[in-house]
Amino acid sequence: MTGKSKSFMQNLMKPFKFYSSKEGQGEEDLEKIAAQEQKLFAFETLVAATKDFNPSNKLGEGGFGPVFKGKLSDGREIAVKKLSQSSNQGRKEFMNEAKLLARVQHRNVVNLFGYCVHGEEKLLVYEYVANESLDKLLFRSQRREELDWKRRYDIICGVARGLLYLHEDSHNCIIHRDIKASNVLLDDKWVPKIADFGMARLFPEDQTHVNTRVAGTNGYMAPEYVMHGHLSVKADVFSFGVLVLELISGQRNSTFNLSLDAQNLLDWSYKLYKKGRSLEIMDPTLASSAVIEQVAMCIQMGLLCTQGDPHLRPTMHRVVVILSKKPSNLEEPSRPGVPGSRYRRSRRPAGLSSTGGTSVESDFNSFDTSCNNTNSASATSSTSSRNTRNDPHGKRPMHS
Ligand SMILES: Nc1ncnc2c1ncn2[C@@H]1O[C@H](COP(=O)(O)OP(=O)(O)OP(=O)(O)O)[C@@H](O)[C@H]1O
Repeated sequence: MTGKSKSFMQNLMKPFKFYSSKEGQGEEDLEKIAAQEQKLFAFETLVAATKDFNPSNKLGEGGFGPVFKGKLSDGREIAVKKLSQSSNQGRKEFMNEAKLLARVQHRNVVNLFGYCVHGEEKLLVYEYVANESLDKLLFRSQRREELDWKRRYDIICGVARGLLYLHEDSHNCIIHRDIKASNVLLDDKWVPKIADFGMARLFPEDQTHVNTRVAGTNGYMAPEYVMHGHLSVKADVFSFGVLVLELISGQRNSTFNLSLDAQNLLDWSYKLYKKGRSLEIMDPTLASSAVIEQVAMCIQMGLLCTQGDPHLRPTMHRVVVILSKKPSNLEEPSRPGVPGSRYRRSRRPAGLSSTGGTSVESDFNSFDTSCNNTNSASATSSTSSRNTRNDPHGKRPMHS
């Protein structure tokens, strides 16, 4: 290895040490890396690129604050995420997202170009992903028909590969914790990019247990995570399974049509599957493009991913293998878990959605967690400190 590439690798690895050791130093470290790797953007550059954060350039608003479209002088299109001063999501999650993304590079994960600090303002600069987020296409727009079966299947495969990379192939195991349709961006060639790492957790190899708090989005959260705080890669597998069933049915799990005589999308899919009628969940707009054996296989796989028992869910590795083969015999899925059941039980009757897909963080915190594929976790303590009531986005900074 040359001296230059060695120092590049050392720089890439640095944040790991700070993430798991001293709080605060990580920020300084990230700035150094950003500067050395020319990832540090001058505020003026971003002002010019976004026409002074002109409202007409606003792409949307998430838990961090507004996101603006911009164009750099070299022609690159960017999306600038501006941490709003009043955001409860906070500095810590911002730093979390910046640090994680700074060393993650995969075709199916959104690319972070850089980072900017200007006084109190903090900004993240991403590649601009042209085709909006998946939820806007799938659930809200006239453009839904553009999502034919091939595109949906490619999205399922791409998200699966992105998640496999995060779980197994990146420098460390990263659990995203908030896989959902609005966190999948589609580029101009319909390639899916996993976005929004504010809630992701990094698990250094030498550290299998981390105390965490429950964060995620109702309708997507694995039951063992919501109920007991057991966090493992299988929580992402569960959310992925929900996403697969949403892509096939065109129905949002969190606002599921209760007249269909089922508690939620998973329950409905499972009941039909058991009767040998799983294809009835298929979005009617897929009728002309669907490859029936593939759809049936993906429904079964979605049900395997959302099984109540996390040990029975496949790993993302297995999911990618399943997707890369011709439809073959898969095992029988057992009953699905009830997503976000902790909220449902406490606030409304089972089966009704509580937030319509907005990310939440529960006051149920401090758990042992594991990045292994099995959950060996048990609760260590419980210190309730915050809830989501005052946060319009339902997100809270994490505490490690
Ligand atoms: N790199 C990007 N390219 C294009 N659009 C983007 C990009 N990043 C975010 N957006 C858009 O900006 C909006 C806000 O995104 P952001 O990730 O901040 O929040 P969110 O995922 O919508 O909500 P939440 O923070 O509650 O999960 C979204 O509508 C998304 O489509």
